[in-house]
Amino acid sequence: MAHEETTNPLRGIEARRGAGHYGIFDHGAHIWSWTPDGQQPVLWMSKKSAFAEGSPIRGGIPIVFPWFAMGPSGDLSPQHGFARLDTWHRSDLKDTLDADGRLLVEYELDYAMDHQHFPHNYTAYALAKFTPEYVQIGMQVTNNGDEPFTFESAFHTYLNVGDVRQITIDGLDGCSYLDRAAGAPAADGVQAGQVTFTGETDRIYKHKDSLVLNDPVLGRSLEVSKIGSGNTVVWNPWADKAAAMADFGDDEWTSMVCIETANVLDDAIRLLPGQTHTLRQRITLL
Ligand SMILES: O=P(O)(O)OC[C@H]1O[C@@H](O)[C@H](O)[C@@H](O)[C@@H]1O
Repeated sequence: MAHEETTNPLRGIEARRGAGHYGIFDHGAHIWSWTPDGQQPVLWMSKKSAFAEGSPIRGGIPIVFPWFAMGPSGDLSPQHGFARLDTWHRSDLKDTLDADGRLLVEYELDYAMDHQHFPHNYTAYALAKFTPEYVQIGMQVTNNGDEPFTFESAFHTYLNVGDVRQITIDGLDGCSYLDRAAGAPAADGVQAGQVTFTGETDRIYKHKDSLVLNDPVLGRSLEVSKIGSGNTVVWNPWADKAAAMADFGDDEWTSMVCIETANVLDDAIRLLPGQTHTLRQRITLL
């Protein structure tokens, strides 16, 4: 078994391992599939997603950079930054699939794709690591200029679940959060016990550690662990907002939840000249 280059629906790399599957697009350095052999897909992908240069992908692990949503002041576009809309440069690949089932793909965000709202001298690398046990994504941002700059970032991970109304999340008990679903201005809250889902959910938690998603319908639990992250965002649009999105099937909201490894708002990263920040997320089936 070896990896293959694919172009349909977008250019990237795919590999199959038994009934398992790995997939990443150069567009957005976007991991879109991780299915260990014998498992249901771990990452969720909408059947309505666009797969086109310049469009966001509704599923997998979009990389949000250099701002989250419309930015800290709410006046930046495109939503969630430009990194998920650009084609990244594939800079390295290590295939040891036959030996240990591992595939590493490294990308660099082309600095020439600078943006009027982020005119800084930087490099951004993304490193995707697929293994039979876990899938990992990392991003390293370095300030190569003479002035400090600040950025937001997130791995906007869409997870496949049996029924969002039956899942629970452990690990956020006692964490404060900003509730973006409550309307403007966002309300503050503190998590009491497990996270459960009974309606639209859009929360930015203060949270640096790992968490566990329990899925009684698919009969599995998975851990999301991370480094370099001060926030976890939990999102499900529920029925009405899903129906309002062109790239989201009307009934698909029951089968997904986003758990995002993030640094946003007060936890945005400030880099001095020469400094590097690493954000990393690993998803492991327990
Ligand atoms: O539709 P987009 O741009 O991919 O964003 C999806 C969601 O992303 C989440 O991270 C935000 O908290 C939500 O508010 C937003 O709706």
